[in-house]
Amino acid sequence: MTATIIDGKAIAQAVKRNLKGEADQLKGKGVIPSLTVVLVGNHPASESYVKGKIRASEEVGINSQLIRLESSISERALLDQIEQLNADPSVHGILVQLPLPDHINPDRVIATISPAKDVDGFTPINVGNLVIGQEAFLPCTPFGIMELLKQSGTEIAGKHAVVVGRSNIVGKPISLLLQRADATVTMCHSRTVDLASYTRQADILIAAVGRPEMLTREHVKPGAVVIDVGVNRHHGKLVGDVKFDEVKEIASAITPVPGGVGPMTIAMLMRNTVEAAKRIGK
Ligand SMILES: Nc1nc2c(c(=O)[nH]1)N[C@@H](CN(C=O)c1ccc(C(=O)N[C@@H](CCC(=O)O)C(=O)O)cc1)CN2
Repeated sequence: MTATIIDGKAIAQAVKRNLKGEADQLKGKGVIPSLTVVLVGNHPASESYVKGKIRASEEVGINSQLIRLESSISERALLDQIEQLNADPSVHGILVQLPLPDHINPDRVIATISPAKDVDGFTPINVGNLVIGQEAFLPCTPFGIMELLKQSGTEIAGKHAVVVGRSNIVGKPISLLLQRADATVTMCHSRTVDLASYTRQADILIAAVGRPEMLTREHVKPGAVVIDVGVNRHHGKLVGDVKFDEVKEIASAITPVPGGVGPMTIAMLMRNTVEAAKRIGK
């Protein structure tokens, strides 16, 4: 069996096209969706992700601004900047690009963002609402994975999903979303003993461990749907957490890296920003 390749780039484009229509409708009502991205320092990968977010905003018709701050900025000054953005009625969405320099506590920074403008879905209020099944901004990568599963026609209810990785921004929230969609979910991580014995049971396998090509064909049940969240630079090449060339031979569907989950992260940020503009409506 050769897997269907789930084209995240094409699905992300379709999401953005639809959002452009929604943004145009909002404009007709005098509301121009707006996003502020805060970038601290000049981490090269972050520079590129932030550029992608600004470019996507232009495509959708979202007003975006990028606030660049020196890596030496104090935590207090960064919190003050966020409080100003919280109070600015013309700003609908705020995100602080991660990672932050070591001297800044990311949890304190995230908790300072107004939950109503938290288009990354990272604040404790939005995370708590996700846990208890209330309305929340969903974190963009897990939100994007759910959209990829939907658009690829993957049935979730009653399936066994195995998530490898337990980060706050991917592993934990995607486990909750899959559970909410009636999957039976197993969470594995870097300390799981005999990882393959779990992953081989997966109908849906989510690889979000951040280790280049760690999951090989031995980890995958034939016919599984494999979602690769990894973006690793390895021997000068961009690779995922899954050994794509061998796993594609046995999976029923698989996301590539690049061009799978990554573009969806940005598309769903656009979705959250348009939603924030609808709710705040100014
Ligand atoms: N505030 C946030 N910080 C970070 C997040 C986040 O969701 N919010 N996620 C990641 C980085 N990220 C978005 O910020 C992100 C990562 C990867 C991609 C992407 O499109 N990847 C491409 C490959 C890009 C490349 O060539 O390097 C792909 O997979 O096709 C988009 C966004 C951590 N920080």
